[in-house]
Amino acid sequence: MLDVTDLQLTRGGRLLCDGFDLQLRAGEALLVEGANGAGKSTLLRSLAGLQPLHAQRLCWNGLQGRAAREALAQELCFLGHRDGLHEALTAMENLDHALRLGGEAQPAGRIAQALRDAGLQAVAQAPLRRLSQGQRRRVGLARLALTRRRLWLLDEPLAALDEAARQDFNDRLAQHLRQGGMALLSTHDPWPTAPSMPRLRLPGAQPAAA
Ligand SMILES: Nc1ncnc2c1ncn2[C@@H]1O[C@H](COP(=O)(O)OP(=O)(O)OP(=O)(O)O)[C@@H](O)[C@H]1O
Repeated sequence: MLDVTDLQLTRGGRLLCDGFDLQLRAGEALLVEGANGAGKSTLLRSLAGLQPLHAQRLCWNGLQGRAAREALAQELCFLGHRDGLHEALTAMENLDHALRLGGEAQPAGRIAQALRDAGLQAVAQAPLRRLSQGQRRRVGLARLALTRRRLWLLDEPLAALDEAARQDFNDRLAQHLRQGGMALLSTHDPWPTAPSMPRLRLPGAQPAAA
């Protein structure tokens, strides 16, 4: 379980959001909402360890403080606007790199299957810079499914996806949650399962001090 108390969001030295709590249990997803600039990406990036996280307390599966942050870093997968992919590498090489970093020695079979499932066989050998936005996002989502991390932190996961890919992602998310995974997601789009997903609304940036 993820339990963060008195979380404060800052970006570039500016306070965005003050003093809110966040909890996620096994099998739960939370939709992060808010206007442009409210701090949705900042929240996800902070939890992913890409920016400082200011909170009174952070617990992860019974651990606290530094031990919790270190364990969390090993068990999360972050998908940001740039999908965490290398532009010069092919889709296959990107996935291979991600899985080998995670300690998998022979990932080729699983990667080939994931590329087929994502409808990416035709572009699997092209450098990422030659792929469309939607194709890149499909590679990013394939990485997400392949790395089997417990906590998914997803910034606009539906962006640039066509209807079939959205449905596919939604099915994967449902499976992830059934298996005890957790997910924190931001989106501007209507979510296919929106009625059943709890929401966290960020109030927006605080006015700058005079
Ligand atoms: N690299 C940066 N340096 C300083 N400030 C930044 C940086 N990136 C974003 N910000 C500021 O931080 C605030 C929150 O940005 P963030 O990207 O978290 O918002 P968001 O809710 O994800 O927005 P959007 O819906 O537009 O994606 C914004 O006011 C933005 O101007």
